[in-house]
Amino acid sequence: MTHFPQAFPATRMRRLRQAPWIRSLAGENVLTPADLIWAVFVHDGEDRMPVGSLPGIDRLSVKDAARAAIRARELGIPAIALFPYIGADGKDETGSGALDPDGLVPRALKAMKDAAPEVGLITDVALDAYTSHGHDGLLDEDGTIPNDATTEKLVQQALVHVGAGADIVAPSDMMDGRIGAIRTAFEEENFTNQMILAYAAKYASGFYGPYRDAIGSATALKGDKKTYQQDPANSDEALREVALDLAEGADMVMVKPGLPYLDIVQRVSSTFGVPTIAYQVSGEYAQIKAAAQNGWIDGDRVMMESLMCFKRAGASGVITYFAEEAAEKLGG
Ligand SMILES: NCC(=O)CCC(=O)O
Ligand SMILES: [Mg+2]
Repeated sequence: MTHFPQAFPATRMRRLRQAPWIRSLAGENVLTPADLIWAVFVHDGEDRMPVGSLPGIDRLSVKDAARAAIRARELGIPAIALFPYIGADGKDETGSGALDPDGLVPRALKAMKDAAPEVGLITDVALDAYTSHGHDGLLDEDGTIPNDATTEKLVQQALVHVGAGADIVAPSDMMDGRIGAIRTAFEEENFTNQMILAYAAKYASGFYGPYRDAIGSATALKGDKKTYQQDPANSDEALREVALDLAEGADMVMVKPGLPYLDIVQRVSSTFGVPTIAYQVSGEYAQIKAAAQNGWIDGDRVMMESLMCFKRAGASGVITYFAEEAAEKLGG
């Protein structure tokens, strides 16, 4: 409830800001490592492979991904979201690599679960890392992304992930009806405890640029994703998307990108009261890093501020490339 205070000088707002102890006592939100989901890239090589447009972020080998899981446990980061880099020779028209039970993601999941079973593992369900055209779904000759045929592939991909140990699948493709299709398949196959984090409100955003570099789909992508991702001009549409995904069986929902879409995070969390995750996407990370590298902003400070803003907006967690760095700062 909002209180309307008496006028100055009975009320001096600065009283509550005068010293650290009272600021922390009167503070409304806290950020802890438990709010963070660490976005990790894996690749099929031995060495760390830097992502040029994401300073400080490397694609990790399967072994290093297992070490990252141990690191997450040490830092108190509850979960890792895994994203594969698939080279051009691993991509094809239908993204068949996404369905390989011995593929990179299943192998990484097993290694990470063995190393740190206490850490939640979240996978990205979409075909974009695996398709030669870079779309999240199949691509018909006329240039359309067929919804229902794509959904069938996504269901198989999700089953491969939970079969290999994923705790949460996160469909990021924005096909209609895929949450219900995945939930039905999970029930049929007895994956009743496996969770679905729906990328419910995912916008067709320019902020994904560095991510497409990182997963090797930047040069591959033909056209844009505007026929399945949302228009940045829309807000009510996000609520409809979230309502549908929840009705179909999503346990949690995601809003993506993050900071430019905090109004959506706020609307979704206050309207539905379900765990709402915000994704601080690659372009947001890159902006902060680049400005910090130029000495134009204090990088650490802006990192922490940006993460706190998600909490203020009502997010229960944030997927972020800053997770390790921020958790270290938070004393995790
Ligand atoms: N499906 C995951 C993403 O698209 C990530 C986008 C980003 O970090 O820019
Ligand atoms: Mg939808």
